Amino acid sequence: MTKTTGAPPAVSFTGAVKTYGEVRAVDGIDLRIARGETVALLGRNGAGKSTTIALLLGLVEADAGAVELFGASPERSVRSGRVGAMLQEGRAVPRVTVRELVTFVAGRYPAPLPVARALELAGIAELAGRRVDRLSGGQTQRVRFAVALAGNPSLIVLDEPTAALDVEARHAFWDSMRAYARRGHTVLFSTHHLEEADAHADRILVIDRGRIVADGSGDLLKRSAGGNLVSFDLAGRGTQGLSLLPGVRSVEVRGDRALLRTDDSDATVVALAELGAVRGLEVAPASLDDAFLALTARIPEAV
Ligand SMILES: Nc1ncnc2c1ncn2[C@@H]1O[C@H](COP(=O)(O)OP(=O)(O)OP(=O)(O)O)[C@@H](O)[C@H]1O
Repeated sequence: MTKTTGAPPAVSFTGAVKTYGEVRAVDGIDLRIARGETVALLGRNGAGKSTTIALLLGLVEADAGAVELFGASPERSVRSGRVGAMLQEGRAVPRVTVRELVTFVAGRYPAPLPVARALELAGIAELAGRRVDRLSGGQTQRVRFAVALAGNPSLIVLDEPTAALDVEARHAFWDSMRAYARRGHTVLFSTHHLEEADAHADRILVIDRGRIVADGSGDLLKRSAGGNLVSFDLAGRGTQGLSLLPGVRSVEVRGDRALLRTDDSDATVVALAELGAVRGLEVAPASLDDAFLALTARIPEAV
């Protein structure tokens, strides 16, 4: 939920750019994330999600523009304990128990969570006495979540947090994440999974080629990018003229059915009825998948 306060936002990007040689990994991002929001960063492989997160945490420096967390530089906010992160690449795993590791990390923050609470939130209370270097990939990922929570940070940043988790662990993870967000904390997570972004974020940022190409709720993205899908049996008739019907943006044929993507399904259906093309007619809302594909479609460069 968005909170309106006079305080600076949790996250602020102003014209941020990060290039690696020829690649503009982040290509001019402007972004404000209010305190208390849960935001998903959604994009294909190589879209720029991890680089955005690296800029946000001060792990890499912007070539142009500015990034601030809580009105201060990322380094300062991270150092003051306001930020916790769970990144993709694991560091060398220490030969200590889960409890020892989380206790060590918590001890470096000014106002940490009780260690038992951090373990419980990450769903690993029963692993507390186990050695960190002898855990499965999914268990290790949950330990990293506990490490990110340990300092009770105001902002938690999670880069593809559910990548190695099975279905049950995934559900448990999202329950924990939501419990953390309900306490008024700000959460930013990256994902390839549209359904996770839709289910667990207040707001979805779609990133493509280093730019934010959409910003809103899952419903808003579905409406703005996808519209509705109207389909019917062609029953031997051709598709000529269908793309000219009111509202229609595109026409696709699958088997013997025509699929019309439309911004105005009522007008499209009326026009189809006038043509007598109503056999097996169905109207369905575009899915977030459709919206995502439409937003990140590779459009050939104009020459
Ligand atoms: N250290 C680096 N050196 C050179 N190029 C890089 C580096 N890090 C990222 N890139 C490039 O920048 C672009 C964005 O990469 P980034 O890792 O931010 O994408 P991503 O959305 O996180 O991808 P994925 O979903 O695959 O993790 C890619 O083209 C990538 O190859």
